[in-house]
Amino acid sequence: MSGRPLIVTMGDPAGVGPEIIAKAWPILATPPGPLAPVTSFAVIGDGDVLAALGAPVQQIFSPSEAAAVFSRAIPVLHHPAPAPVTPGQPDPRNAVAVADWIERTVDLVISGEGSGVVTAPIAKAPMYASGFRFPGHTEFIAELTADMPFSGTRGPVMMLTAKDLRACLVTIHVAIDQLPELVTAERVMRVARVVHESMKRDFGIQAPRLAMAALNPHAGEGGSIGLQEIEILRPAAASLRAEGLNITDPLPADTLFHDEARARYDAVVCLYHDQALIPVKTLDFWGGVNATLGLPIVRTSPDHGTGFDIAGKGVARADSFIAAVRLASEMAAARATR
Ligand SMILES: NC(=O)c1ccc[n+]([C@@H]2O[C@H](COP(=O)([O-])OP(=O)(O)OC[C@H]3O[C@@H](n4cnc5c(N)ncnc54)[C@H](O)[C@@H]3O)[C@@H](O)[C@H]2O)c1
Ligand SMILES: N[C@H](C(=O)O)[C@H](O)COP(=O)(O)O
Repeated sequence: MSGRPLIVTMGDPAGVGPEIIAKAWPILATPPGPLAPVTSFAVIGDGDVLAALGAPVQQIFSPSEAAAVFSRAIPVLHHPAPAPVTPGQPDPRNAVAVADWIERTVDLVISGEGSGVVTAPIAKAPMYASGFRFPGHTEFIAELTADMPFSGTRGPVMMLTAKDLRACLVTIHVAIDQLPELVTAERVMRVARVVHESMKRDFGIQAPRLAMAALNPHAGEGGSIGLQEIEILRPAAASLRAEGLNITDPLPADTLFHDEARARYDAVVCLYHDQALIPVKTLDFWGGVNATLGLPIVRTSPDHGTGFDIAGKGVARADSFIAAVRLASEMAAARATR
Protein backbone atom coordinates (compact mmCIF):
# COMPACT_ATOMS: atom_id res chain seq x y z
CA MET A 1 0.00 0.00 0.00
CA SER A 2 1.39 3.37 -0.96
CA GLY A 3 0.46 6.84 0.16
CA ARG A 4 -0.13 8.36 3.53
CA PRO A 5 -2.17 6.16 5.90
CA LEU A 6 -5.48 7.05 7.47
CA ILE A 7 -5.16 7.41 11.23
CA VAL A 8 -7.71 5.45 13.25
CA THR A 9 -8.55 6.18 16.88
CA MET A 10 -9.48 3.12 18.90
CA GLY A 11 -12.37 4.89 20.64
CA ASP A 12 -13.49 3.67 24.04
CA PRO A 13 -11.41 0.50 24.51
CA ALA A 14 -14.27 -1.09 26.45
CA GLY A 15 -16.58 -0.69 23.46
CA VAL A 16 -16.74 -2.50 20.14
CA GLY A 17 -14.00 -0.30 18.64
CA PRO A 18 -11.11 -2.74 19.09
CA GLU A 19 -13.20 -5.63 17.78
CA ILE A 20 -14.41 -3.87 14.64
CA ILE A 21 -10.88 -2.67 13.88
CA ALA A 22 -9.55 -6.22 14.24
CA LYS A 23 -12.35 -7.59 12.03
CA ALA A 24 -12.02 -4.87 9.41
CA TRP A 25 -8.27 -5.07 8.99
CA PRO A 26 -8.02 -8.39 7.05
CA ILE A 27 -10.77 -7.23 4.72
CA LEU A 28 -9.23 -3.81 4.07
CA ALA A 29 -5.67 -5.11 3.87
CA THR A 30 -6.32 -7.50 1.01
CA PRO A 31 -5.37 -6.10 -2.39
CA PRO A 32 -8.22 -3.93 -3.62
CA GLY A 33 -10.70 -5.88 -5.66
CA PRO A 34 -13.71 -4.50 -7.48
CA LEU A 35 -14.30 -2.08 -4.61
CA ALA A 36 -12.50 1.22 -4.37
CA PRO A 37 -8.86 0.74 -3.39
CA VAL A 38 -8.27 1.34 0.29
CA THR A 39 -5.22 3.03 1.70
CA SER A 40 -3.54 1.66 4.77
CA PHE A 41 -4.33 2.83 8.28
CA ALA A 42 -2.49 3.14 11.55
CA VAL A 43 -4.29 2.85 14.88
CA ILE A 44 -3.72 5.13 17.83
CA GLY A 45 -4.69 3.39 21.05
CA ASP A 46 -3.76 0.55 23.33
CA GLY A 47 -2.21 -2.12 21.12
CA ASP A 48 -2.48 -4.69 23.90
CA VAL A 49 -6.28 -4.49 23.70
CA LEU A 50 -6.13 -5.36 20.00
CA ALA A 51 -3.57 -8.11 20.59
CA ALA A 52 -5.80 -9.61 23.29
CA LEU A 53 -8.39 -10.16 20.55
CA GLY A 54 -5.89 -12.32 18.69
CA ALA A 55 -5.26 -9.70 16.00
CA PRO A 56 -1.73 -9.50 14.53
CA VAL A 57 -0.42 -6.19 15.87
CA GLN A 58 2.79 -4.43 14.90
CA GLN A 59 3.88 -1.43 16.93
CA ILE A 60 5.09 1.43 14.75
CA PHE A 61 6.58 4.77 15.74
CA SER A 62 5.57 6.86 12.75
CA PRO A 63 2.62 6.74 10.32
CA SER A 64 5.17 6.46 7.51
CA GLU A 65 5.83 2.87 8.66
CA ALA A 66 2.18 1.79 8.32
CA ALA A 67 2.09 0.99 4.59
CA ALA A 68 4.94 -1.53 4.85
CA VAL A 69 3.27 -3.31 7.76
CA PHE A 70 -0.40 -3.16 6.76
CA SER A 71 -0.53 -6.30 4.60
CA ARG A 72 0.61 -8.52 7.49
CA ALA A 73 -0.39 -6.75 10.71
CA ILE A 74 -2.36 -3.89 12.18
CA PRO A 75 0.06 -0.96 12.55
CA VAL A 76 -0.36 0.58 16.01
CA LEU A 77 1.02 3.75 17.46
CA HIS A 78 0.82 2.35 20.99
CA HIS A 79 -0.50 4.53 23.79
CA PRO A 80 -1.60 2.34 26.71
CA ALA A 81 -4.90 2.80 28.49
CA PRO A 82 -4.17 3.92 32.08
CA ALA A 83 -6.76 1.62 33.67
CA PRO A 84 -7.53 -2.08 33.02
CA VAL A 85 -9.93 -2.54 30.12
CA THR A 86 -13.02 -4.68 30.68
CA PRO A 87 -15.24 -5.01 27.61
CA GLY A 88 -18.63 -3.47 28.25
CA GLN A 89 -17.48 -1.59 31.33
CA PRO A 90 -16.18 1.91 30.41
CA ASP A 91 -13.80 3.51 32.88
CA PRO A 92 -13.59 7.35 33.10
CA ARG A 93 -9.86 6.97 33.78
CA ASN A 94 -9.50 5.59 30.25
CA ALA A 95 -11.73 8.33 28.86
CA VAL A 96 -8.90 10.80 29.43
CA ALA A 97 -6.65 8.59 27.28
CA VAL A 98 -9.38 8.32 24.62
CA ALA A 99 -9.45 12.10 24.29
CA ASP A 100 -5.65 12.10 24.07
CA TRP A 101 -5.74 9.46 21.32
CA ILE A 102 -8.17 11.63 19.32
CA GLU A 103 -5.94 14.68 19.75
CA ARG A 104 -2.81 12.79 18.70
CA THR A 105 -4.66 11.47 15.66
CA VAL A 106 -5.77 14.91 14.55
CA ASP A 107 -2.27 16.28 15.11
CA LEU A 108 -0.81 13.64 12.78
CA VAL A 109 -3.28 14.62 10.04
CA ILE A 110 -2.65 18.33 10.63
CA SER A 111 1.09 17.66 10.23
CA GLY A 112 0.42 15.84 6.95
CA GLU A 113 1.57 12.43 8.19
CA GLY A 114 -1.96 11.03 7.94
CA SER A 115 -4.43 11.44 5.09
CA GLY A 116 -7.53 11.57 7.31
CA VAL A 117 -9.10 10.53 10.60
CA VAL A 118 -11.40 7.57 11.26
CA THR A 119 -12.75 7.52 14.81
CA ALA A 120 -13.99 4.34 16.43
CA PRO A 121 -16.88 5.03 18.79
CA ILE A 122 -16.66 6.86 22.08
CA ALA A 123 -19.32 6.88 24.78
CA LYS A 124 -20.38 10.34 25.83
CA ALA A 125 -21.28 9.66 29.46
CA PRO A 126 -17.84 8.38 30.59
CA MET A 127 -16.16 11.08 28.51
CA TYR A 128 -18.24 13.75 30.22
CA ALA A 129 -17.53 12.15 33.60
CA SER A 130 -13.81 12.54 32.87
CA GLY A 131 -14.21 16.25 32.16
CA PHE A 132 -14.49 16.07 28.36
CA ARG A 133 -16.18 19.37 27.54
CA PHE A 134 -17.40 18.72 23.98
CA PRO A 135 -20.69 17.11 22.88
CA GLY A 136 -18.71 14.58 20.80
CA HIS A 137 -15.95 14.02 18.24
CA THR A 138 -17.46 16.52 15.83
CA GLU A 139 -17.05 19.59 18.01
CA PHE A 140 -13.77 18.36 19.54
CA ILE A 141 -12.10 17.85 16.16
CA ALA A 142 -13.44 21.21 14.95
CA GLU A 143 -11.75 22.83 17.94
CA LEU A 144 -8.49 20.95 17.34
CA THR A 145 -8.40 22.14 13.72
CA ALA A 146 -9.66 25.69 14.33
CA ASP A 147 -6.25 27.25 13.68
CA MET A 148 -5.65 25.38 10.42
CA PRO A 149 -6.07 27.41 7.23
CA PHE A 150 -9.26 26.46 5.37
CA SER A 151 -10.59 28.02 2.18
CA GLY A 152 -14.35 27.94 2.37
CA THR A 153 -17.19 28.01 4.85
CA ARG A 154 -15.92 26.38 8.03
CA GLY A 155 -17.98 23.70 9.74
CA PRO A 156 -18.32 21.46 11.54
CA VAL A 157 -21.35 19.88 9.93
CA MET A 158 -22.31 16.34 10.82
CA MET A 159 -23.34 14.24 7.82
CA LEU A 160 -24.72 10.72 8.04
CA THR A 161 -24.58 8.82 4.78
CA ALA A 162 -25.72 5.41 3.60
CA LYS A 163 -26.19 4.17 0.04
CA ASP A 164 -27.32 7.23 -1.99
CA LEU A 165 -28.44 9.32 1.00
CA ARG A 166 -26.36 12.14 2.49
CA ALA A 167 -28.21 13.75 5.42
CA CYS A 168 -26.58 16.81 6.98
CA LEU A 169 -27.54 18.25 10.36
CA VAL A 170 -28.28 21.86 11.31
CA THR A 171 -28.46 20.90 15.01
CA ILE A 172 -26.90 17.83 16.59
CA HIS A 173 -27.07 16.79 20.24
CA VAL A 174 -29.70 19.23 21.47
CA ALA A 175 -33.06 18.70 23.13
CA ILE A 176 -36.09 18.94 20.85
CA ASP A 177 -37.50 21.83 22.89
CA GLN A 178 -34.45 23.88 21.93
CA LEU A 179 -35.18 23.65 18.18
CA PRO A 180 -37.40 26.77 17.88
CA GLU A 181 -34.50 28.80 19.28
CA LEU A 182 -31.72 27.06 17.35
CA VAL A 183 -33.27 26.72 13.89
CA THR A 184 -32.24 30.14 12.58
CA ALA A 185 -31.69 31.41 9.05
CA GLU A 186 -28.04 32.07 9.86
CA ARG A 187 -27.44 28.52 11.07
CA VAL A 188 -29.35 26.92 8.17
CA MET A 189 -27.52 29.03 5.59
CA ARG A 190 -24.09 28.29 7.05
CA VAL A 191 -24.76 24.56 7.02
CA ALA A 192 -26.09 24.68 3.46
CA ARG A 193 -22.97 26.52 2.30
CA VAL A 194 -20.70 23.97 4.02
CA VAL A 195 -22.63 21.11 2.43
CA HIS A 196 -22.58 22.70 -1.03
CA GLU A 197 -18.82 23.24 -0.85
CA SER A 198 -18.16 19.77 0.56
CA MET A 199 -20.11 18.07 -2.24
CA LYS A 200 -17.58 19.65 -4.61
CA ARG A 201 -14.46 19.31 -2.42
CA ASP A 202 -15.01 15.87 -0.91
CA PHE A 203 -17.37 14.11 -3.32
CA GLY A 204 -16.49 15.51 -6.72
CA ILE A 205 -20.05 16.72 -7.37
CA GLN A 206 -19.51 19.90 -9.33
CA ALA A 207 -23.18 21.02 -9.46
CA PRO A 208 -24.62 19.91 -6.12
CA ARG A 209 -28.41 19.55 -5.79
CA LEU A 210 -29.49 20.22 -2.21
CA ALA A 211 -32.84 19.59 -0.58
CA MET A 212 -33.99 21.22 2.64
CA ALA A 213 -36.21 19.43 5.12
CA ALA A 214 -39.05 21.32 6.73
CA LEU A 215 -39.29 21.40 10.50
CA ASN A 216 -43.05 21.08 10.88
CA PRO A 217 -45.40 18.39 9.59
CA HIS A 218 -46.48 19.01 6.01
CA ALA A 219 -43.95 21.89 5.90
CA GLY A 220 -46.15 23.88 8.26
CA GLU A 221 -49.34 23.46 6.16
CA GLY A 222 -49.31 27.07 5.02
CA GLY A 223 -48.58 28.33 8.52
CA SER A 224 -51.33 26.44 10.28
CA ILE A 225 -48.84 23.96 11.77
CA GLY A 226 -45.97 26.25 12.64
CA LEU A 227 -44.37 29.30 11.12
CA GLN A 228 -40.68 28.34 10.76
CA GLU A 229 -41.09 27.46 7.07
CA ILE A 230 -42.68 30.85 6.26
CA GLU A 231 -40.60 33.04 8.53
CA ILE A 232 -37.17 31.33 8.48
CA LEU A 233 -36.65 28.45 6.09
CA ARG A 234 -38.13 29.70 2.83
CA PRO A 235 -36.38 33.10 3.09
CA ALA A 236 -33.12 31.29 3.86
CA ALA A 237 -33.56 29.02 0.83
CA ALA A 238 -34.29 32.02 -1.38
CA SER A 239 -31.17 33.81 -0.15
CA LEU A 240 -29.06 30.70 -0.79
CA ARG A 241 -30.41 30.41 -4.32
CA ALA A 242 -29.58 34.05 -4.86
CA GLU A 243 -25.99 33.14 -3.87
CA GLY A 244 -26.01 30.46 -6.55
CA LEU A 245 -26.79 27.35 -4.54
CA ASN A 246 -29.22 24.84 -5.99
CA ILE A 247 -31.43 24.19 -2.96
CA THR A 248 -35.14 23.53 -2.58
CA ASP A 249 -37.60 25.31 -0.38
CA PRO A 250 -38.29 23.39 2.88
CA LEU A 251 -39.97 20.12 1.91
CA PRO A 252 -42.14 17.84 4.07
CA ALA A 253 -39.64 15.47 5.70
CA ASP A 254 -41.93 12.42 5.51
CA THR A 255 -41.69 12.34 1.70
CA LEU A 256 -38.01 13.26 1.37
CA PHE A 257 -36.43 9.85 1.83
CA HIS A 258 -38.15 7.32 -0.42
CA ASP A 259 -36.25 6.03 -3.45
CA GLU A 260 -37.58 8.47 -6.02
CA ALA A 261 -37.22 11.43 -3.67
CA ARG A 262 -33.59 10.63 -2.88
CA ALA A 263 -32.78 10.57 -6.58
CA ARG A 264 -33.68 14.25 -6.84
CA TYR A 265 -30.88 15.53 -4.57
CA ASP A 266 -27.22 14.92 -3.71
CA ALA A 267 -27.55 15.94 -0.06
CA VAL A 268 -30.37 16.98 2.23
CA VAL A 269 -30.14 19.62 4.97
CA CYS A 270 -31.97 18.28 8.01
CA LEU A 271 -32.86 20.33 11.05
CA TYR A 272 -32.31 17.91 13.92
CA HIS A 273 -30.54 14.69 14.87
CA ASP A 274 -33.22 12.05 14.42
CA GLN A 275 -34.70 13.71 11.31
CA ALA A 276 -31.41 12.80 9.60
CA LEU A 277 -30.32 9.69 11.46
CA ILE A 278 -33.52 7.66 11.40
CA PRO A 279 -33.69 7.46 7.58
CA VAL A 280 -29.95 6.85 7.24
CA LYS A 281 -29.78 4.14 9.91
CA THR A 282 -33.01 2.60 8.60
CA LEU A 283 -31.76 2.56 5.01
CA ASP A 284 -28.53 0.81 5.98
CA PHE A 285 -27.54 0.63 9.65
CA TRP A 286 -24.66 -1.67 8.88
CA GLY A 287 -23.23 0.41 6.06
CA GLY A 288 -23.92 3.92 7.30
CA VAL A 289 -21.11 6.39 7.96
CA ASN A 290 -20.83 9.59 9.98
CA ALA A 291 -18.63 12.20 8.27
CA THR A 292 -17.72 15.67 9.48
CA LEU A 293 -17.91 18.30 6.71
CA GLY A 294 -16.37 21.74 6.61
CA LEU A 295 -13.11 20.89 8.34
CA PRO A 296 -9.55 21.29 7.05
CA ILE A 297 -9.15 17.53 7.49
CA VAL A 298 -11.17 14.46 6.49
CA ARG A 299 -12.95 12.68 9.35
CA THR A 300 -15.35 9.77 9.30
CA SER A 301 -16.75 7.40 11.89
CA PRO A 302 -19.03 4.37 11.98
CA ASP A 303 -22.73 5.22 12.36
CA HIS A 304 -23.01 3.22 15.56
CA GLY A 305 -21.77 3.67 19.08
CA THR A 306 -19.73 1.73 21.57
CA GLY A 307 -22.17 -1.20 21.81
CA PHE A 308 -21.25 -1.91 25.41
CA ASP A 309 -24.00 -4.56 25.55
CA ILE A 310 -22.13 -6.70 23.02
CA ALA A 311 -18.51 -5.64 23.52
CA GLY A 312 -16.22 -8.59 24.08
CA LYS A 313 -18.77 -11.14 22.83
CA GLY A 314 -17.27 -11.42 19.35
CA VAL A 315 -20.55 -10.51 17.61
CA ALA A 316 -19.92 -6.88 16.63
CA ARG A 317 -20.14 -6.24 12.89
CA ALA A 318 -17.35 -4.27 11.19
CA ASP A 319 -19.42 -3.22 8.14
CA SER A 320 -19.91 0.40 9.19
CA PHE A 321 -16.27 0.80 10.24
CA ILE A 322 -15.16 -0.63 6.89
CA ALA A 323 -17.50 1.79 5.11
CA ALA A 324 -16.08 4.66 7.19
CA VAL A 325 -12.51 3.76 6.22
CA ARG A 326 -13.46 3.47 2.55
CA LEU A 327 -15.30 6.81 2.61
CA ALA A 328 -12.40 8.59 4.33
CA SER A 329 -10.05 7.15 1.71
CA GLU A 330 -12.31 8.39 -1.10
CA MET A 331 -12.76 11.84 0.46
CA ALA A 332 -9.01 12.21 0.97
CA ALA A 333 -8.40 11.21 -2.63
CA ALA A 334 -10.99 13.74 -3.86
CA ARG A 335 -9.26 16.49 -1.89
CA ALA A 336 -5.84 15.45 -3.19
CA THR A 337 -6.97 15.78 -6.79
CA ARG A 338 -8.37 19.34 -6.42
N1 LIG B 1 -19.36 7.38 16.38
C1 LIG B 1 -19.54 7.47 17.70
O1 LIG B 1 -18.63 7.79 18.46
C2 LIG B 1 -20.91 7.19 18.26
C3 LIG B 1 -22.02 7.00 17.44
C4 LIG B 1 -23.26 6.74 18.04
C5 LIG B 1 -23.37 6.67 19.44
N2 LIG B 1 -22.24 6.86 20.19
C6 LIG B 1 -22.27 6.72 21.64
O2 LIG B 1 -22.21 5.31 21.97
C7 LIG B 1 -22.87 5.09 23.24
C8 LIG B 1 -23.92 3.99 23.07
O3 LIG B 1 -24.88 4.50 22.19
P1 LIG B 1 -26.21 3.69 21.79
O4 LIG B 1 -26.40 2.56 22.76
O5 LIG B 1 -27.27 4.69 21.58
O6 LIG B 1 -25.92 3.10 20.36
P2 LIG B 1 -25.02 1.89 19.90
O7 LIG B 1 -24.87 2.05 18.46
O8 LIG B 1 -23.79 1.76 20.73
O9 LIG B 1 -25.91 0.58 20.20
C9 LIG B 1 -27.23 0.47 19.65
C10 LIG B 1 -27.51 -1.01 19.38
O10 LIG B 1 -26.76 -1.41 18.22
C11 LIG B 1 -25.90 -2.49 18.54
N3 LIG B 1 -24.64 -2.29 17.83
C12 LIG B 1 -23.88 -1.17 17.84
N4 LIG B 1 -22.77 -1.35 17.09
C13 LIG B 1 -22.85 -2.62 16.60
C14 LIG B 1 -22.00 -3.38 15.75
N5 LIG B 1 -20.86 -2.88 15.25
N6 LIG B 1 -22.36 -4.65 15.47
C15 LIG B 1 -23.51 -5.18 15.96
N7 LIG B 1 -24.37 -4.48 16.75
C16 LIG B 1 -24.03 -3.21 17.07
C17 LIG B 1 -25.71 -2.44 20.04
O11 LIG B 1 -25.40 -3.71 20.54
C18 LIG B 1 -27.05 -1.92 20.52
O12 LIG B 1 -27.94 -3.00 20.66
C19 LIG B 1 -23.47 6.45 23.62
O13 LIG B 1 -22.60 7.09 24.54
C20 LIG B 1 -23.50 7.23 22.32
O14 LIG B 1 -23.41 8.63 22.52
C21 LIG B 1 -21.04 7.12 19.64
N1 LIG C 1 -24.82 11.40 16.46
C1 LIG C 1 -23.74 10.55 16.11
C2 LIG C 1 -24.24 9.21 15.60
O1 LIG C 1 -25.29 8.75 16.08
O2 LIG C 1 -23.52 8.62 14.79
C3 LIG C 1 -22.86 10.25 17.30
O3 LIG C 1 -23.33 10.78 18.48
C4 LIG C 1 -21.44 10.61 17.02
O4 LIG C 1 -21.19 12.00 17.27
P1 LIG C 1 -19.64 12.44 17.13
O5 LIG C 1 -19.16 11.95 15.80
O6 LIG C 1 -19.71 13.96 17.22
O7 LIG C 1 -18.90 11.80 18.29
